[in-house]
Amino acid sequence: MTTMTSNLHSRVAASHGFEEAPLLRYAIANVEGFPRSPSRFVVSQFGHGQSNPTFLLEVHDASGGPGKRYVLRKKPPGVLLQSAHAIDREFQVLKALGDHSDVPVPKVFCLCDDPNIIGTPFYIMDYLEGRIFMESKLPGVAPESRKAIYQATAKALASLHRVNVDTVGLERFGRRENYCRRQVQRWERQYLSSTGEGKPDRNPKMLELAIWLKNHVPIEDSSRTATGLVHGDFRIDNLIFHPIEDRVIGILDWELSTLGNQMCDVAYNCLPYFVDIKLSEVGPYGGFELTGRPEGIPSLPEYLAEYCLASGKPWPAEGWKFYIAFSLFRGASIFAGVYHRWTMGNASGGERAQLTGKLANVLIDSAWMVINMESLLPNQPPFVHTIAKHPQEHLERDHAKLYPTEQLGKSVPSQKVLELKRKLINFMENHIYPTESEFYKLAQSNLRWTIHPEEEKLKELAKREGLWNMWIPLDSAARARKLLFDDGDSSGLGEKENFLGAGLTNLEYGYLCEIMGRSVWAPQIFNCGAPDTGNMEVLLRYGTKEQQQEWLVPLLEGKIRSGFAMTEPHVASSDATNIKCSIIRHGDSYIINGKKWWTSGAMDPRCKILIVMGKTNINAAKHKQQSMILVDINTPGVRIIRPLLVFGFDDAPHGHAEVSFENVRVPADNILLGEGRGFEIAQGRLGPGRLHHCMRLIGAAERGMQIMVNRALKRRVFGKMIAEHGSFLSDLAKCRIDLEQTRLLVLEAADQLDRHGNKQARGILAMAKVAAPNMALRVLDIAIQVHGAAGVSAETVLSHLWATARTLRIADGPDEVHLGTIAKLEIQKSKL
Ligand SMILES: Cc1cc2nc3c(=O)[nH]c(=O)nc-3n(C[C@H](O)[C@H](O)[C@H](O)COP(=O)(O)OP(=O)(O)OC[C@H]3O[C@@H](n4cnc5c(N)ncnc54)[C@H](O)[C@@H]3O)c2cc1C
Repeated sequence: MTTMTSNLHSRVAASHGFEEAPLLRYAIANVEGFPRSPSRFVVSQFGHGQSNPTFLLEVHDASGGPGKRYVLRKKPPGVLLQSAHAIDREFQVLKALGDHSDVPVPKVFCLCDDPNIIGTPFYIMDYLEGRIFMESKLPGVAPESRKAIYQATAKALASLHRVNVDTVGLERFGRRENYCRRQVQRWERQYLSSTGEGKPDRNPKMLELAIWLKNHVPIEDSSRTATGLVHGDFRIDNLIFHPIEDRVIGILDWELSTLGNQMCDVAYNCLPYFVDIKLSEVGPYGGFELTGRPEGIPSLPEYLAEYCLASGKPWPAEGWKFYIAFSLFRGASIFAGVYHRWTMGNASGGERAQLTGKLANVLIDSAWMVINMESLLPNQPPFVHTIAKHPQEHLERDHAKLYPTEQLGKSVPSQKVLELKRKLINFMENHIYPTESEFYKLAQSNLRWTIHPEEEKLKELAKREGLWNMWIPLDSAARARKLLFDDGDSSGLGEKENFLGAGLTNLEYGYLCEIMGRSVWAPQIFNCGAPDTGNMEVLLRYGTKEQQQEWLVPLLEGKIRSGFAMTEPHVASSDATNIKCSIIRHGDSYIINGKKWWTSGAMDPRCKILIVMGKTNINAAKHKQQSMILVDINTPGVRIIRPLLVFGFDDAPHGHAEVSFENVRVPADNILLGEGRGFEIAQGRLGPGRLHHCMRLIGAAERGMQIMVNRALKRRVFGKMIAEHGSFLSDLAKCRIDLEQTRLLVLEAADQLDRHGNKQARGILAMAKVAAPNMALRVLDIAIQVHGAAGVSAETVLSHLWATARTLRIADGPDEVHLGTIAKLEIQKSKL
């Protein structure tokens, strides 16, 4: 049944009446656009749904025009639990979404908590004229429209789930983590209090259901970042559709909204596929999946795929059984409560409430049926275009999301890379950016040298999403695979083979690595951070099978971290022939003595292995004196002296350590590749590894651009927005040019690395290494400038991104060294 909102109101119920004159005076003073001298003011009440009474206000001025309509929503009269009917929370969420998001909600004007106006708090919002579909089967609607209406519903839900609560002012709107676990306990308590001795019968299957749910809470529920805004009652009859177009213009009834696990909203919204919740004595109560879908309504996988595509959420096959069973459990508990109130003579639904006792048991049975089904969803989403009205629409939307305008050029990544890129962007938006402030908080506290628990949880999520070790070049992965699997020894990686990356070239990785570079916290979550990637690369390329099994496997799994100790305080280490650290063979061991500094990552409590560069033979040829050796960080004689600061940042918990080695004895087998081969290894390590820095710097600059533009659009200086000042526009445009040029150079370097190898590509690699940090510094500098004093503070990520970028003009080999390489090659060319 379709109803226009204008047909849903009637006279105000006697028990809900209030004096209209004070309300009129209040509205004139507080509601934008409200006629100042109304000639007529009519109040009527909406009859559909809502436990918070809702009223239509129609007001006309003396001109005799069509009049204006507003909606008032208030607390019910009488004594209420303090947390119930929280009108102020509804107002807060509607205001935040209306002002800062594209979620379709009615505009709210004012919140009044003065009980002298109409007796209870209330708020006033815009009236939306449109269609409400009372039944999920959409009777009387044409099949093509049904399809479009479901598609629009999925998009509306996705739009509210995409909201970044931290940027719209809703960061304290609820506790985020362990939402399902808390909800199961809450609804179990509610059920227990509505049933049992002297009350309606308690269904033992409901108690077993609570136990099953507690034992099957999905892992992501404990993660703060897998959560967001939850509507709490997202049903099709809480949506207003445009009067003639099949699109949602308003999401209503935010009474139960909070922060939490958004899959609960999705599952609740999908209940019509599993159960027909009707207050009727006569079944069947089965949903579309059992009794058949009305023509045009998409299948459940199609509907979910539409939602996932629009929201960027992963395909939920894994926890889906839990979420559906939980929704049914919650419904059963609510119905049991209504039924109990009916038996006491005070249920609001009148005689129809007597059927809720039966319906509670129907939902419990449905939950068990779902749990006992072999599978509820296919492992993969169906081809979503089958439910798109215009297939092209999806292609264009995907394309726009995946190819920001800057990438519509010659280098177009493959579908595989595009898919990884889509996932990565969503992961960054859903998990990394919302957690950055948490990471910073810990890193500035007394517990700075410990790991935030969220980090390990996010690593697990990243693994599950296939966003793990993507940096591993094809050739290195092939070598490790051969060494660890192909010799018939099953003690290798076994089922962990997928830890050898996604099979990407350096060029392909370039498109992904830059996205991780947008946050200094991101790379390690995907096991793609320095110095681990460079160290794993060394082990992949040069490690023996034993070395790989002992150190590479746990590094690939993300169980341990590593450091690279080459630089020494007392010698110019940009020229590694200067290093003094000694590695001397004694029988079956090597003895190491020396002092290193800037050993990044050595402060991390998970750091277990150091690759140390030193001299094994000072009498050998200049570039054959050096070797690299594996040193367990817990070996006696290894001493972490202090963390060093980068412009005041200690980069905790990762850190850059000064480390001394005093008579450190390690097994001779720990030598990498052999004595005198340190330079050879350094060249292999520093090729791709250092290009990763360049890729990340592109991302850091992109983040700077984004933050800079946001600020310029919000900050008014000397009478106009910064974005309206010509000087800013000119700087902005130059930054974009700079960034695009550098991105192309970095991608070209990655491509040449793939096609010609380290040695042949060294010229363009050197160019990228000079260009990328310098470009990022210029862009970040403008972004800082646009923020005024806030830019140099820790209020934004800009100062940290800038400090990190500045180190890379040195840490990645000083600019002068790379410029020397480029110039030398130029001169060599002209001599040919
Ligand atoms: C944040 C950070 C992290 C780091 N992480 C690590 C790590 O994990 N492991 C590690 O071993 N090291 C690390 N380093 C150290 C880094 O690799 C060295 O700082 C770098 O190699 C330069 O060595 P140096 O500091 O001894 O400078 P020096 O070699 O003393 O050089 C000083 C300056 O001399 C000039 N110069 C050098 N060569 C030339 C030339 N050919 N022509 C003209 N001028 C020249 C340049 O201006 C250069 O900046 C890190 C450094 C930083 C800042």
